[in-house]
Amino acid sequence: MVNAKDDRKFSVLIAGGGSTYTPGIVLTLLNGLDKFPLRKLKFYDNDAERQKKIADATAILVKERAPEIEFEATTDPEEAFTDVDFVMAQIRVGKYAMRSLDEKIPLKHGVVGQETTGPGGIAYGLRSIPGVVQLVDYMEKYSPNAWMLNYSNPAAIVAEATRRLRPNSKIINICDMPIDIMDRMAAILGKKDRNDLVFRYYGLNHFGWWTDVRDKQGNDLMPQLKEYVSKNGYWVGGDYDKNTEASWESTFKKAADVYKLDPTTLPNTYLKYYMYPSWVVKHSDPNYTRTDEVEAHRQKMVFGECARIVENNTAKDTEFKPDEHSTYIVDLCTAIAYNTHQRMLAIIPNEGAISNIDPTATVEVPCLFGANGPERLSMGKAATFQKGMITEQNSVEKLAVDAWEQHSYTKLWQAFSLCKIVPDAGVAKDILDEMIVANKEYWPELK
Ligand SMILES: NC(=O)c1ccc[n+]([C@@H]2O[C@H](COP(=O)([O-])OP(=O)(O)OC[C@H]3O[C@@H](n4cnc5c(N)ncnc54)[C@H](O)[C@@H]3O)[C@@H](O)[C@H]2O)c1
Ligand SMILES: O=P(O)(O)OC[C@H]1O[C@H](O[C@H]2[C@H](O)[C@@H](O)[C@@H](O)O[C@@H]2CO)[C@H](O)[C@@H](O)[C@@H]1O
Ligand SMILES: [Mn+2]
Repeated sequence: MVNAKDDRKFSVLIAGGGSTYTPGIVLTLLNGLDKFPLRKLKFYDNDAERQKKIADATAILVKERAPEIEFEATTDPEEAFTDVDFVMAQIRVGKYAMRSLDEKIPLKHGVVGQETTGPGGIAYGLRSIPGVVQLVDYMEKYSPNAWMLNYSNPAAIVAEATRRLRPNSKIINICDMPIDIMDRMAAILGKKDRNDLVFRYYGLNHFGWWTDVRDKQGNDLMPQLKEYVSKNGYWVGGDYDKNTEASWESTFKKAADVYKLDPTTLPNTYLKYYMYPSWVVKHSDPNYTRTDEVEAHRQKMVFGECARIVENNTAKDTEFKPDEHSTYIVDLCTAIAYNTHQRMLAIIPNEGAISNIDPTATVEVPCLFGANGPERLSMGKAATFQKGMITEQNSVEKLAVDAWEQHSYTKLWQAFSLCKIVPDAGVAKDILDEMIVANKEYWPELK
């Protein structure tokens, strides 16, 4: 037990109940009731039909494993957000249909097509801003003391938007990519998991670097990791990677080349899109992108497994299990609930954490997590290479939010053009004009 004398039980809302990641979180919550006890679990989504498929299976899981927990799924914001301690947000505004266009439109123009990177990421950002701000407003209206841990992507743009639009809100934007990589580092080093490592890391979301990794005794583990990563990237192989899909395998392996560009640090895997965009485009199929792969694998598995649970009316033999995504968000809630001051990453306003970067940039750095939320740790100065990269990419993210706020075509064109992976302003304009048509239902009308 985290705190045997404390008899609090928490009420958790998963916003984006229909997400493919929801069953993993449910499993993690149910497995960890001794550390983070629950009294209520609720789902909220604006697609009742999609959410119901996950909710029907969850109702069986909860009934079998912890019938004392009250469970409900709803599309009504008041019902969802009332009497909640933690909101775990993971919505995808526009769903996979729009993600597919974010990937395929840039690729038609020979540019990287990716969920959170380049034009695709910016397009997704402009859809996510109002969706996530609406969740924050519901939380503040119906449960003003609650915390929101937000995974909804693109987290960098969402974090910049919430910093500006809801500066006092209790939303903490987070990402599971460095978490997954740190579990990989632990496996490479023969340690149990990421919690055996003490690290220094800085950058933007999906755009950062480790500068130090040590064990709990303070021994420097960077030399051993660098030696491994220079050859294999973050690919562990064997049993560890037996379920890893082909595109992720390629990404984890490509980290070897990304590392070589700056052997003083260890990189986030997403930097491959910025360092090797031509290679990425060459290895992409414009007619079969990551969305197609997700629909064929993860989405099919998740909804198939939910249907199987419902059909058998039992989840005793379920394939669902905790993963980095689910354990991280539950660990964060636990650290806040019990004021543990555990050192974990978050995407937050810089305010000096990286001393030579704009204080208003939203950066990803380690923080101590307690009852007041994240307390940022100082990571010192960014080196020249990182400072240049961060400054450019952060300007792209700021311009995207400017464009959304001001309904400005020019600002959005600037964001696309400044982006490192777009070759010139002409290509940027061609992609933008196509994206405006595709996102008509979601974006403000640009002037
Ligand atoms: N930050 C991270 O590191 C990280 C990691 C994994 C996933 N994600 C993000 O989590 C989200 C979910 O991913 P997924 O692949 O499971 O997507 P998904 O499409 O399976 O689930 C998203 C759900 O959100 C719902 N939704 C969309 N707009 C909504 C709105 N305005 N209000 C309420 N519900 C809404 C959809 O109906 C859907 O059920 C995405 O934003 C994804 O990018 C982030
Ligand atoms: O292409 P997807 O939908 O599979 O993943 C996109 C997300 O990728 C990252 O999360 C990864 C995680 O890091 C990886 O190791 C594995 O556990 O799967 C996760 C999700 O697939 C990234 O951090 C997210 O922001 C992306 O949404
Ligand atoms: Mn992420």
